[in-house]
Amino acid sequence: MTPPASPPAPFGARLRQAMDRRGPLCVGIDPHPELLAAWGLEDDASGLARFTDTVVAALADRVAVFKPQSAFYERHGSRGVAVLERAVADARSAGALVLLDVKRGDIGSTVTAYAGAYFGAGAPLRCDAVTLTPYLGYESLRPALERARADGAGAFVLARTSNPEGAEPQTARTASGRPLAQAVLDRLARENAGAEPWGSFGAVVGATNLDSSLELTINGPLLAPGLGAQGATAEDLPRVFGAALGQVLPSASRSVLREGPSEAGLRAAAEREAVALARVLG
Ligand SMILES: O=c1ccn([C@@H]2O[C@H](COP(=O)(O)O)[C@@H](O)[C@H]2O)c(=O)[nH]1
Repeated sequence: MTPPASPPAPFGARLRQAMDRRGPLCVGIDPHPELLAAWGLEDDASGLARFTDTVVAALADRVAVFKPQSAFYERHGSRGVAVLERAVADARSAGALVLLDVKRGDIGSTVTAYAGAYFGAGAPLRCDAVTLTPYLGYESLRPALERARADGAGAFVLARTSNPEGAEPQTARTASGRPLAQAVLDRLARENAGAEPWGSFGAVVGATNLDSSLELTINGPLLAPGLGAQGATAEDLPRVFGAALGQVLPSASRSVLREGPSEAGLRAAAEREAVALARVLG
């Protein structure tokens, strides 16, 4: 009888190694209808597949992480989700880590069902990590956090998002007097305590939050969307992240994807972003 396959190394360790080897840039795969049109593709499942395959072929050997945005696949129904399933598997086989941006969150029993889609042998969208929303209560995410841990995977929990509307709920004070975003970061610090080189559970902190004064010492990665199309630049990162700069996984989608469909154009855009990041992150 074949023994059961052992889980991969923890996501945190795999991510740290990928960022050290390839640089920290995460490229989002967001097939907006406008981008499909600009690339000369149909706004259907075949267009999605061509778009995604092109991005993966151009960048899988050089970026640390791909972040496909599930919404752009789900909007095409089951055919779109089928494209996403194949894309996630292909991108992982091609050598990049895949962080699926799905922002799941619900009561615990439903979170268990979501976790079954992403983590464990045979999961249809098995990936390296997902995004989760903690605003039904951080502990409601427990089934996904535990299932990810058991599968050598990880999660990025929304703390202080990049959109301006996020400020109202996320800066509101909890009963302890801490901003809600800080309470999420505090939980993540406990989640990752003692992990080396760092833990597998990261926070989402938008690169656009120039005036945040959050304590970011979570012993884990900080996904920083907002570069490019949302106005943040590599030069903003030191102000946003301060001493936590070395934990940052900066993410850009449209600003790179607009340079397609040529693979050379995509590579050049990712390289420009990587050079700008290296200047500030070292
Ligand atoms: O706080 C957040 C969390 C997630 N996102 C997602 O990242 C990309 C950003 O795309 P750009 O084209 O680089 O603006 C998108 O998928 C968002 O849903 C975010 O922007 N902010």
